Amino acid sequence: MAIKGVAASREDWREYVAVCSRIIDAASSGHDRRVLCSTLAHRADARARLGDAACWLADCDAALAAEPAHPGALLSKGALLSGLGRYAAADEARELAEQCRRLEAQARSGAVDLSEWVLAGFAGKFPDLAEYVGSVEAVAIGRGVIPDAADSDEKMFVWKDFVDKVLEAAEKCPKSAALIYTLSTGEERQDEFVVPDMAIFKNETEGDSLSDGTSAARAMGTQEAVHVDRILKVLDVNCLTEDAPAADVLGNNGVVNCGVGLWVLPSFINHSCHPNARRTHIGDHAIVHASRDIKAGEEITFPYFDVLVPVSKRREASRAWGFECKCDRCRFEAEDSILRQEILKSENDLASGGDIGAVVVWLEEKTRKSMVKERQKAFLRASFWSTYSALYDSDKLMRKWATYGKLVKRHAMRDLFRLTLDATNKINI
Ligand SMILES: C[S@@+](CC[C@H](N)C(=O)[O-])C[C@H]1O[C@@H](n2cnc3c(N)ncnc32)[C@H](O)[C@@H]1O
Repeated sequence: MAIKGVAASREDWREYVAVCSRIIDAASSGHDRRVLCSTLAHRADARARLGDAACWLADCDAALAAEPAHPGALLSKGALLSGLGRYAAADEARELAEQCRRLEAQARSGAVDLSEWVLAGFAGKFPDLAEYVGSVEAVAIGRGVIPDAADSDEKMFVWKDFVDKVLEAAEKCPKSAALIYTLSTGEERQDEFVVPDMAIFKNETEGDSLSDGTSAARAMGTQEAVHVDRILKVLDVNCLTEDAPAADVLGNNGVVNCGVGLWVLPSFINHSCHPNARRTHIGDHAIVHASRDIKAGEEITFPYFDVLVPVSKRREASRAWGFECKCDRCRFEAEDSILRQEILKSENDLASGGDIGAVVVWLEEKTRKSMVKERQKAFLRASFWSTYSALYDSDKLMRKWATYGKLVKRHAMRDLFRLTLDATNKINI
């Protein structure tokens, strides 16, 4: 829509404004906020060129009313304010535009830079992130975690003589014991789970009365003898190992210093093979951060094990954890009998040394012809991700399967990316 590389006359810009106005009308009645905002920002620029400051400002404000962080509208408004000599307000608009761009790039790449905060010893304000930084709520969906408005203050125990430390902490501190007893031993039935009162995760609740869900656990915590067997089972189910690069980096003399710890609140987070969060360990901190947009009320899940493998391997891994994964991806891949056979055929072809290019092309043809939804195709490609990657990494194979190569790569990359998007996310990649 932009007039590029042409010396546009005032008449051209007027025409441009008229075109924008028609698009704006259509977008307003169609409730297409994205198109509405960007067209308002374009029309604002056109009006700037026509020297119509009042309408320019009106368009910027209308775009910002619909989307307060629209970078185009913020930049345009910054230019207008600067032209009017309102330099401080102009700087504010430009800085906000810059911050929005940075956060959007961060959200897309998933690259979170916490280095300054870490080097400052975790002091001060948590770094500005595109992702949700806030509290969560444990809920009764077989117990899991969703984003919430209440604050929480996490308790944790971390590595080195780990089990002894946890037992010692439980003996010395009834509240620590009570926190540990809120966690699953892996032996409960789903309907036996009690949803803990989030107040138990806050430090200042010492001495407060807790609601029914946690008072029982707390009462157990005030008993003199700790339930060693129970705590060991809790540790077995809930411990997290630090497999982040930091574990390697911080190891001494080349010894990998892989940590293990118990972070009570993250322990309520269930596994999914289509996760929406991941965790990073820095020092004693376990940071759970979103890997795609998470709606309020949507369950937070992270992968307990590698999910870029076929369903049979994932099933082995979840059984090793002591549960049968019931996530939507596993249900899809395990329940359709025809699909199951096709997955098995691909696995067998690979196991018997079949040409990985042929397997990828076969899978692509199957998914192309099948009636499965795009999201489910993404699930399948993710299951054979190492096969797809091996194909792309081999020049020889790429040449051999050149007709399919590019097409397959584009589809697979896009779908893998889509795997990290919400099912209803309309973002076009
Ligand atoms: C660390 S706990 C997670 C929180 C647990 N739901 C709770 O309420 O304490 C791990 C246990 O949660 C259950 N779980 C986690 N993810 C699951 C999934 N995708 N499917 C079925 N059960 C799951 C299993 O019982 C597993 O042993």
